[in-house]
Amino acid sequence: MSAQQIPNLNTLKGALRPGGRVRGGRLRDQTTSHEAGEDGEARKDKVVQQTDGDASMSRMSAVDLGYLEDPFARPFIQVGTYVRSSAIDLLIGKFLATDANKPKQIISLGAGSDTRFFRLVSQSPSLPIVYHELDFPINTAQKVAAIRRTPRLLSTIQSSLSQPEDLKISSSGDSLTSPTYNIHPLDLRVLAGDQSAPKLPELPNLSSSIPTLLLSECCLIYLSPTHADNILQTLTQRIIAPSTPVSLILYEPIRPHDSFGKVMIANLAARGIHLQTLQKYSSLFRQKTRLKNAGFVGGQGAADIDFCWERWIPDDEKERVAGLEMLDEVEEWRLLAQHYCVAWGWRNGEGSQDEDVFSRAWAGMESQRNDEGEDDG
Ligand SMILES: C[S@@+](CC[C@H](N)C(=O)[O-])C[C@H]1O[C@@H](n2cnc3c(N)ncnc32)[C@H](O)[C@@H]1O
Repeated sequence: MSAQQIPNLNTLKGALRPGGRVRGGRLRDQTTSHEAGEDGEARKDKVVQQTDGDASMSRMSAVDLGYLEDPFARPFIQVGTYVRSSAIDLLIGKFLATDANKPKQIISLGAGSDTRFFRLVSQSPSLPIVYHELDFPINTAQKVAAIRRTPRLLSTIQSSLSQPEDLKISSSGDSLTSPTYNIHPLDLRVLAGDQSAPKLPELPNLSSSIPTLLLSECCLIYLSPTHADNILQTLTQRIIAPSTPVSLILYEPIRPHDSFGKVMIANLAARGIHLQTLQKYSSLFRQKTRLKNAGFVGGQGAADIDFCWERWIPDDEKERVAGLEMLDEVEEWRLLAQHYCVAWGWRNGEGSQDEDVFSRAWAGMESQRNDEGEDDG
């Protein structure tokens, strides 16, 4: 790979470089003395909630530099990175394009201020999609407020509705519902409770029977492995009917055991950020096994971001990105990119009309070989 083909991921580098600048001073600034009285759990939650600010800062810089076409990211303070967004967009695009006229559902866990719904709908307003975002109430309230004060965001949601008045915002301001786009204020750990408990939280407009894609972009990694696994079980067995085709796309760090991974963890720990599932799901192989064990038995794939750049991004797109800015330290970028992965898996629906929608959508997606020494099976 030539240096000219590398996108600028500088926004992430500082956080990962040994002895490098610790990004997100904002986090510290905001953790002021009034929080001194908060208990340890609340403090830890606050750090996790504020990771959304980091994600959106990365997204904004990718947009500002011209890598991503996402005018909707502007009203939020956040950013994602070019390759990660493109890789996930590719998987989602293939899902939406398969049986394109049939309804589909996306549930984004820990969506924060992500703007993917707005991008999708602005590209095709009549997309038959129901989109749900789940996050802590403190984050959903910020997002709903941003939508309220931004005509462009409001009108994009309305363009997806047959009746504009179907868009409703709760009096508490932390929830937004409509037949197409929904923001639900929810601590996901509520879904990790006793699997036989009769009561589940109310999630308006969520269908249990249409093909559903679950998305966790750096979200489940902040939960304990038991919580993360139980949440998936509740979603795929109780909230979505067991006969409905369901998939999961994960984007999260991997490979914590090499020297770069150790620095990455140490620097995040210095900011109070603990990636709780990283040890358990530390490799491409472990991520695929995780997906299989969680019931996504139709198929699984995984690739690190370096691989996605090399193999998934078309050459003309690489050239376009390379024209925007060069990365000064190619090897550092590659190392960084090798420590983030996209993993995907699905189950087919038994007897459902759309039974094999994910198998068809993702048949051609190139998965990466497992790390050396891992089981290739
Ligand atoms: C790093 S941000 C990622 C945001 C977004 N997915 C993106 O990629 O831009 C992690 C998000 O997960 C959310 N999150 C973490 N734990 C959560 C929980 N227990 N319940 C709800 N949301 C949670 C955080 O509040 C935050 O918005």
